[in-house]
Amino acid sequence: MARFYMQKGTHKGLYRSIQKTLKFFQTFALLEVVHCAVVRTSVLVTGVQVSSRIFMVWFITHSIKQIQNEESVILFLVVWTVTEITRYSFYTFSLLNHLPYFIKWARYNFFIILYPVGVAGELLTIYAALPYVKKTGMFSLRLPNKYNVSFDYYYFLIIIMLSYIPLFPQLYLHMLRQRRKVLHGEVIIEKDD
Ligand SMILES: CCCCCCCCCCCCC[C@@H](O)CC(=O)SCCNC(=O)CCNC(=O)[C@H](O)C(C)(C)COP(=O)(O)OP(=O)(O)OC[C@H]1O[C@@H](n2cnc3c(N)ncnc32)[C@H](O)[C@@H]1OP(=O)(O)O
Repeated sequence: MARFYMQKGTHKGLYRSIQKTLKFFQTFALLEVVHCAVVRTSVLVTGVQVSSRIFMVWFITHSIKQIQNEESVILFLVVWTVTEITRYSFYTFSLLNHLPYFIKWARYNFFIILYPVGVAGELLTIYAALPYVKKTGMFSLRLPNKYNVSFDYYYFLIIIMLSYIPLFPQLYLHMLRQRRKVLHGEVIIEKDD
């Protein structure tokens, strides 16, 4: 991403140049939900985290080409990238039993800023998509039809945006609890899923 920006001097076209890698890795992140069976984490928290990313990748940025050059797309892409580099470095060094304190510190501090910034990028992108969705009626089903059901993707997106209000604090508070546990050694009794 940095190389693209330095070579072209613009963020326009950046999404296009990284989309294959992005789709591949974010789709495979579904395995993280499966891995909840073997690692100590909440399937609910991981499920919400992974499904929101998959939704952003496939049902927003992949499907609505007109928004791929929005600054908000670059915002959440940069945030996701920094987060995952830190997180997977943390996992790798932990498995090797040689975890540098900086990586541990970064894993449990960067999110304090990155989470809200990432959420802002995602919400602004969905907001930018709304006019196109309304104009084209994409992914929507109008009556009358043989199934006798209607579905409006435009209102569905508004519901998704509103769902961040109850769901995002759950993820943020989860990470704050993890931070207290890992960095300050507090014993925290987690409620079961
Ligand atoms: C259908 C439409 C759905 C739409 C839904 C709308 C929902 C809206 C609300 C959601 C908003 C989300 C927005 C989000 O996308 C924005 C961002 O991400 S911004 C970037 C900032 N984000 C973060 O910092 C969080 C990143 N995510 C995570 O940290 C985790 O995925 C999390 C789900 C939070 C779980 O973390 P937790 O610390 O609980 O568990 P871990 O899985 O990290 O670790 C548990 C233990 O397992 C070990 N582990 C895990 N995975 C591995 C691995 N691959 N390899 C090796 N070891 C692994 C890990 O070391 C832990 O071990 P131990 O307990 O011994 O320390």
